[in-house]
Amino acid sequence: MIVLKLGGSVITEKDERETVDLDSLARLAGVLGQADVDDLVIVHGAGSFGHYYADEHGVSTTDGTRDARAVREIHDSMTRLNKAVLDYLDDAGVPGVPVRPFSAARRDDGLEFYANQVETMLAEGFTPVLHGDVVADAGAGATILSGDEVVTALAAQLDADRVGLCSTVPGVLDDDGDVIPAVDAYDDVAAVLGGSEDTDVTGGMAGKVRELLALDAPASVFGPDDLADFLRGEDAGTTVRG
Ligand SMILES: Nc1ncnc2c1ncn2[C@@H]1O[C@H](COP(=O)(O)OP(=O)(O)OP(=O)(O)O)[C@@H](O)[C@H]1O
Ligand SMILES: C=C(C)CCOP(=O)(O)O
Repeated sequence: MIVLKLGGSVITEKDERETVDLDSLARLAGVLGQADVDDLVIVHGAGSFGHYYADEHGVSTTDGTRDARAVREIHDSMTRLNKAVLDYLDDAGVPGVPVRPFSAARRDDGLEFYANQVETMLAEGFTPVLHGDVVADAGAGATILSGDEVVTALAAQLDADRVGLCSTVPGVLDDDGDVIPAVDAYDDVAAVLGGSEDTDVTGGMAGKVRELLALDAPASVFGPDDLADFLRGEDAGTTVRG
C-alpha cells in the first residue's frame, strides 16, 4: 500500500491565488493512471488555495481560529482544489473519491485521524483522495492540518508499505542544490532545511522531513519527473528513514 502526497507546489501555481497548474496536474494524473499499484491513497497539499486563506485569517498549525467563516473559507478552497484533482484523476482513469479531513480528524493532545473509512474504500477498489485542511483543535478552535500530517497519520494507521511526497523540488537539497540521497536524522540536515518560498503556513521542507522521520515506513521526497519510478518501487529523490 502506498500513501502519496501531491504537493500543492506541484499541482497549483503557488504564487497565484486559487490557480491550478493544469499541465502539471494532467501530467501527474496521467502517470498515476498508467501505474500498476493495488492500493493507493492520494493526499494533496494546498498550494495557492488553502494557504492564502489560512494566512489571511492568521491560522497555522498552532494558531487557531474560532471564526466559523474563516474555517469555511479555508475548507471550501480545499474542496474546490480537491474537485479539480478528482476531475483530472477521473480523466486519467483513476477511481478517486474524496475524503474530507475536517470531518475525519481532530487535535486534542496530538492528532486523531479516523481512517477506517479509507481502509474500506481501498478494499472496495476506490482511490481515496484526501488533502490538507482545517481541523477542530481542543482549546484552540480550529488549526491547519497539513497534507504531510495527513500522510503520516494514514501511513501509520494503515501500515503503509511506502510513502512518497512529490513536490516541486527533486528531493531534499544541500547547500549546492544537489539532492541528498538519504536522511536519517533531523540534525544532519537542519542547516539546509527551510520553509517554502511562497505563502505557506505549514513549514515547507523542514516540516516534511520532521513528519517523515517519525514514520516506520520508508519515505521518499522527489519531484514530478520521478513519480513513475517511485510508483514502480525504484529509488526516487531523497529517502527519509525514521
Ligand atoms: N533543503 C531544501 N531542499 C528542498 N526544498 C527546500 C529546502 N529548504 C526549503 N525548501 C523549500 O521547500 C519547498 C517545498 O515545500 P512546500 O511546502 O512548498 O511543498 P509542497 O508540499 O509541494 O507544497 P504544499 O505545502 O503547498 O502542499 C521547496 O519548493 C523549497 O522552496
Ligand atoms: C493550508 C491548508 C488548508 C492545508 C496545508 O496543507 P499542505 O499544503 O500540505 O501544507
